[in-house]
Amino acid sequence: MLGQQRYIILADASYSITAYNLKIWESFTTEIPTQVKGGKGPFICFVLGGPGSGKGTQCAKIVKNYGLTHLSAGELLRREIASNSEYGTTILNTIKEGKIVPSEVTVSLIQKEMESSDSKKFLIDGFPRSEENRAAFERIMGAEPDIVLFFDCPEEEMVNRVLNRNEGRVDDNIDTVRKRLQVFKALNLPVINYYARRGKLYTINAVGTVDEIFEQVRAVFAALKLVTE
Ligand SMILES: Nc1ncnc2c1ncn2[C@@H]1O[C@H](COP(=O)(O)OP(=O)(O)O)[C@@H](O)[C@H]1O
Ligand SMILES: O=c1ccn([C@@H]2O[C@H](COP(=O)(O)OP(=O)(O)O)[C@@H](O)[C@H]2O)c(=O)[nH]1
Ligand SMILES: [Mg+2]
Repeated sequence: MLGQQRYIILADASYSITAYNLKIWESFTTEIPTQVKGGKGPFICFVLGGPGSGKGTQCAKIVKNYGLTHLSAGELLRREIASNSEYGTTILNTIKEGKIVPSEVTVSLIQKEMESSDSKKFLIDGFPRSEENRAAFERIMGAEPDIVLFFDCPEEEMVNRVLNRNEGRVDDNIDTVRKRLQVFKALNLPVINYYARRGKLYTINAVGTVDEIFEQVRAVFAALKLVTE
């Protein structure tokens, strides 16, 4: 039986962008410039959420509207499989099992992309998926995200979307998606909660039309735009 309930995130530490509490959130925005300008490196936004929660779909809209450079960790790994690299078979088997590829492999792919780009704003989609991933990124890159978007979606909806995705992915089947949901709860939710505690998490209600959901994302980026340009 799939859960209908949303995941429990430390609500008081996460900004929830809804029409109802936007006013409350706005009162925090004066603090955002320090948060965003604090580091010397590029602006980094991590995009998290369960399988099929709409991360990739919303990232495409963020790129179009705000010009961030989109790096999908899953896409980088699939590209690695397609290029017959030395890690290809291990990555393929890990993805089929719905498990997480060793941090060093994923971080090094992200690092290569970031270092060969002259972009100042990155959208890192589907990473970090575990506390170990997060620690490896911080250690290897010497950087933390400025903000983290969390697409919060009921499990039943995520399963339906994945099973109807139609991109020919080896992991878009009921067995893998069930495993992925377990991995998401056990390993990814702690990362999301970590960023909530750090005051970096923006929770987006991922149910609704693509445009309705993007309006919530827009509210986050509209405020940040002042300081990321
Ligand atoms: N708001 C939405 N409502 C219905 N289907 C959606 C919505 N957003 C995305 N989808 C579809 O759901 C599937 C999964 O979306 P995707 O962006 O790939 O999610 P993720 O990257 O989080 O796995 C895709 O087929 C996509 O077209
Ligand atoms: O940082 C990452 C990102 C992805 N994956 C693997 O790649 C799969 C697909 O990830 P993707 O983000 O493409 O899936 P989505 O959540 O978009 O469906 C995951 O289940 C993992 O097996 C991983 O190991 N580490
Ligand atoms: Mg995706």
